[in-house]
Amino acid sequence: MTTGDDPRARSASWGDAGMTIARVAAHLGVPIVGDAGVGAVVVRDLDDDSRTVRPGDAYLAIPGSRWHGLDFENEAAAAGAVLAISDRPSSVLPSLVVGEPRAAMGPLASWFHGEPSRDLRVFGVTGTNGKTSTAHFIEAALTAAGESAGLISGARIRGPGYDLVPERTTPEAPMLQRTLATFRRHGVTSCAMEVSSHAVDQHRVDGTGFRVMAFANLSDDHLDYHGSMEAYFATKAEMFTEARTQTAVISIDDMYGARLAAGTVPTTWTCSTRDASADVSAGGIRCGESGTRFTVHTPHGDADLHLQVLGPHQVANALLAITCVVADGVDITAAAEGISSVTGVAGRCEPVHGGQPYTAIVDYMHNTAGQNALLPYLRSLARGRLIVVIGATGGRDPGKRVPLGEVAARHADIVVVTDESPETEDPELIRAEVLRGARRAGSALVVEEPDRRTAFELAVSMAGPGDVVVVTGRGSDPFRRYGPHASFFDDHTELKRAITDSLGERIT
Ligand SMILES: CC(=O)N[C@H]1[C@@H](OP(=O)(O)OP(=O)(O)OC[C@H]2O[C@@H](n3ccc(=O)[nH]c3=O)[C@H](O)[C@@H]2O)O[C@H](CO)[C@@H](O)[C@@H]1O[C@H](C)C(=O)N[C@@H](C)C(=O)N[C@H](CCC(=O)O)C(=O)O
Ligand SMILES: Nc1ncnc2c1ncn2[C@@H]1O[C@H](COP(=O)(O)OP(=O)(O)OP(=O)(O)O)[C@@H](O)[C@H]1O
Repeated sequence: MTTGDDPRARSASWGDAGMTIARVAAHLGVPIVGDAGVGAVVVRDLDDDSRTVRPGDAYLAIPGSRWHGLDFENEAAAAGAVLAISDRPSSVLPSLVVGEPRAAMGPLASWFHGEPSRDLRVFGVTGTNGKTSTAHFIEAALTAAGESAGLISGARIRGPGYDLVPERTTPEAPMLQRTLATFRRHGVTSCAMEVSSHAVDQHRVDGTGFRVMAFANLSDDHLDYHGSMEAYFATKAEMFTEARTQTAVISIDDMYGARLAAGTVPTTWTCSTRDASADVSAGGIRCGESGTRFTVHTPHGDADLHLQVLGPHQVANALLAITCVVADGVDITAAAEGISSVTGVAGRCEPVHGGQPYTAIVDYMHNTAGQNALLPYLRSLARGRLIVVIGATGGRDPGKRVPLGEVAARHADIVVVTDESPETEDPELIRAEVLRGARRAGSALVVEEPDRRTAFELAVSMAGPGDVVVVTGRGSDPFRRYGPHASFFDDHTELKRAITDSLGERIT
């Protein structure tokens, strides 16, 4: 979904006019296979998806786990691709053959767009939880310090002339480099960016130079993909080398962070909410219903922050953010003001106001670390009961479904188990796992309601004054998929509707 300008629609050509197939071939050091006479044809952009290829593009045909990009060579050619770049020749397009197309794609896209990360201060954030919030804080800190800032996050990609809700946390390299080039073209001077472990493993950020790479935390998630915590950690750790980043910023509150900090080669700044010996630390933390106050201590002085976003976990995220920018020379007072000005991050501990006499929250918790960080806080806000609406998304780490149900029921009085986005899985089987965890946890009332809208109605129908209702798992992701059917469903909008409808019913 795109709002505002779509830079691709406005630009005749992304590469310069002399960006021909012959130049791309020379850059890759490989001959043109097929029609050698096409060398003078201009390549207007790069795209790795046949469904978004436009006339003049080079189609990067990637061998994936489900498809080989060349399975879609006819679609790419019909859409106007002038070249295929893959690990074997296309039968319908002139081709450049490279050993590992995914590994080649990042550096190629960066070169094609004129190495945009060299002209921007790029702040990367990696970790299991908190990347989105931290990236938003960095964006706000940079803006307050007078920078023109861009944001590349799973919730939003935005900058001057660019605002869209992306599908991935970290875009594939062609889109990433195009975005950075667009930012540069619009005068952006710095950029905050989420770097998922999938992105590192799939070379999506290869070719991007980082001023700062931040490590937030590592916990049990994505093990269906990485196989083990050690492999997951090793993937994240790849970003903390001198070849990748000038400065490493690492939260040592996390066990894996402490381990990483002990071994990193780039200039390293540590931060901690607990350990005053870290380079940057937080003190005097006071968490209330309207936000959290704390003082940050840095080698460049101290500053007071007043976070308006809810939840004690945001202290760690804000601390990581301020460490990143201060480590890169940003004024600490401006940074603190910027971070304190953030009023909310969509779908992250986001209050829903519908005139109800209880607290309603939408949060993107989708692993037990997130639950353990947030549910005790939400419990502390409740003068009555804590009602949790929970499910699990299909195609993601099935091993976490039972624990998700279990932890929810350990903290809540009522657990409503519903569907999230089953993708290609059987939603009933997903719910069965979450229910199994919830039912074995203890005394919470556990209710199953497959329909998400009805589940919200059920949760609010049970809520009374002083209770807290939290809807979890989707955050600000507006799409749900049942097999091939995608539909729009925004948790915040739907929860608000359920609340106002229920109040209307109570009045009439
Ligand atoms: C596990 C994973 O990350 N897989 C991603 C990966 O899939 P893959 O390499 O197996 O590729 P594939 O689906 O077999 O397709 C092969 C090639 O054919 C192309 N294709 C495919 C179909 C078509 O019609 N036309 C076409 O050109 C694809 O663009 C691709 O280049 O490359 C695909 C193309 O970009 C992604 O769509 C796919 O994301 C899947 C759907 C996914 O769900 N990814 C999630 C787990 C992910 O990446 N998440 C992280 C955040 C995690 C977090 O921190 O929470 C993220 O950065 O978003
Ligand atoms: N520092 C933290 N520690 C523990 N849990 C956190 C922390 N920050 C956020 N969370 C939890 O993780 C959820 C996702 O937060 P956020 O979107 O900022 O992280 P993320 O790393 O971008 O996640 P994802 O990659 O899945 O999009 C939040 O809704 C909250 O429940």
